[in-house]
Amino acid sequence: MKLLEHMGKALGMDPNDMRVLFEEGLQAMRMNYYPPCPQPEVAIGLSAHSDPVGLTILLQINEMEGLQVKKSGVWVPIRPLENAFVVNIGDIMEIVSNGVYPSIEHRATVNSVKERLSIVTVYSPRLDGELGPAPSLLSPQTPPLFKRIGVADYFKGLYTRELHGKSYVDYLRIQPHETNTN
Ligand SMILES: O=C(O)CCC(=O)C(=O)O
Ligand SMILES: [Fe+2]
Repeated sequence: MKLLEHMGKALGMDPNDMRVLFEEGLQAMRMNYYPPCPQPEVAIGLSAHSDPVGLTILLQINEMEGLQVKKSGVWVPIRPLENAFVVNIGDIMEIVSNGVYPSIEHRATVNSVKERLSIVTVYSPRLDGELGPAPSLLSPQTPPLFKRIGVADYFKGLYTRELHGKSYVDYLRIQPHETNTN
């Protein structure tokens, strides 16, 4: 929560806008195991996606490379550093910050040498909350770039879709021809 509060503060956001979503939010953990693969060039450990949450903190456990982030259209490997976490911005942070903190597209590759392990903890808003750009960031000069949606409906929508790059956050983006109903 502290991390989220500081990120909001850096944008001049009313601290309540972050608290109301995340204070009673959900924290989940998962562990990813990628066994060695005889043909790594034709396989993928985890296909390209952005995390559909607020923030992800990731630990690459056994010093095997595999995580890559997409930077300016190019896949960049993130070398594991001992005792260092990777913090990834998720789609919900992109929406709440009204696009100022864009979520990062990433994927995990596999290799033929050794298995790879990662532990991930994700921070999500409370399920009965409402997701949308933080009201304190909006003005006539900075109109909302994303639609408002209940958090539960957001996750329902997410799980009926295939994991595919940043397609879901793009789907929630207000298109130039759409009337703003907020
Ligand atoms: O294993 C990794 O490094 C990436 C895992 C990941 O992106 C995820 O669990 O969302
Ligand atoms: Fe991820």
